[in-house]
Amino acid sequence: MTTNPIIELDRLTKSYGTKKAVDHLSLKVNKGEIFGLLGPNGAGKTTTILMMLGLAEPTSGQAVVCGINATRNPVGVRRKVGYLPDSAGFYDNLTALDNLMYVGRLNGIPEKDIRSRARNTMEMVGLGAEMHKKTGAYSRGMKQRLGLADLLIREPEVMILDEPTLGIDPAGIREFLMLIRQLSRQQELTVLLSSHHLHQMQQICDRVGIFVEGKLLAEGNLETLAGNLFGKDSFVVQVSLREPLTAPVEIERQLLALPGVNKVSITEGNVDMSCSTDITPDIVRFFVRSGLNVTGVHKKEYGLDEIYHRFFEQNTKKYILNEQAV
Ligand SMILES: Nc1ncnc2c1ncn2[C@@H]1O[C@H](COP(=O)(O)OP(=O)(O)OP(=O)(O)O)[C@@H](O)[C@H]1O
Repeated sequence: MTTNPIIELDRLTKSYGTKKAVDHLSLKVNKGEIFGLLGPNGAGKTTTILMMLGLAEPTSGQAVVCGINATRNPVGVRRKVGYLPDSAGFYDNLTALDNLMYVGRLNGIPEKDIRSRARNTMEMVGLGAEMHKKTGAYSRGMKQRLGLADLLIREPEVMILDEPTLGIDPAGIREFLMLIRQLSRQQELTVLLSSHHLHQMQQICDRVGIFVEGKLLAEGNLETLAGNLFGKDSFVVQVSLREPLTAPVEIERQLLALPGVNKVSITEGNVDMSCSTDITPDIVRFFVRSGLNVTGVHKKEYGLDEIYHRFFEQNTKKYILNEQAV
């Protein structure tokens, strides 16, 4: 993946009266990247997307997508960007293939190519066997796949998907997310996803932005976010021993002398160490050299769940109070 920004938001702001729905949002998303805009209801995700598509005018700042200023040239942006809202609409009494061919015609695909392009696109999203069914008989998951086909047939450079998994069952969600990832990787397609589902974002995003009350609190991959948040305690290693330590105080002192170990906690046969870098091999060597019988080594990885909740813990009790008031 290149570091070639295809989405550039510069201090993008949208106010409704005194309410700032989006507040000085600056962000770059690179070509081919899958970026997740993660935040609770009302965080400003949809407003941001609408400004990126030139469908809402920023109060200040700018959104440039594929090198085009979305406010000055919304039509130009929409030619390059495919947008899947949380529910895509189709003509229920037409077959899926006919729906897609209709979209193709509207988008100026030459008549002689339309049928084959539509068929290929249906295959691409895994609906090859269902293309002659009327969309009225499609499940929610199938409709979302058809929504993707509707974007892909226009050959976009960027896909923006707003809560794309809403209403799909768990097995369907996983398949749908994997399909997005596969399409992005195969075609070097940039994808911006908005969601408040941590686990889903964790499955497919290269980077996520944590967005609360119109502000981007942090962005990065999971490792960077964990590093920023948990700081010097980013890596937690737990070593289990067959026998409880006979001289815990001395072991604690020696462990703290290892470069990178910040905290040690000993309970019976378990030793937990918070470290600023991943020094698991050094720790294991230490225990072996000390003649202790190691029965297990576990390195704790911070997931998006912990990162997200830690942000809320750190970033305003006010936010939590507001949530409770709802
Ligand atoms: N047209 C509007 N007029 C007034 N306020 C609005 C308007 N559109 C959005 N808002 C407010 O701006 C804030 C951000 O809304 P937005 O829909 O962008 O959030 P969101 O993160 O997409 O939420 P959700 O996950 O619920 O869709 C909310 O407080 C919302 O009430």
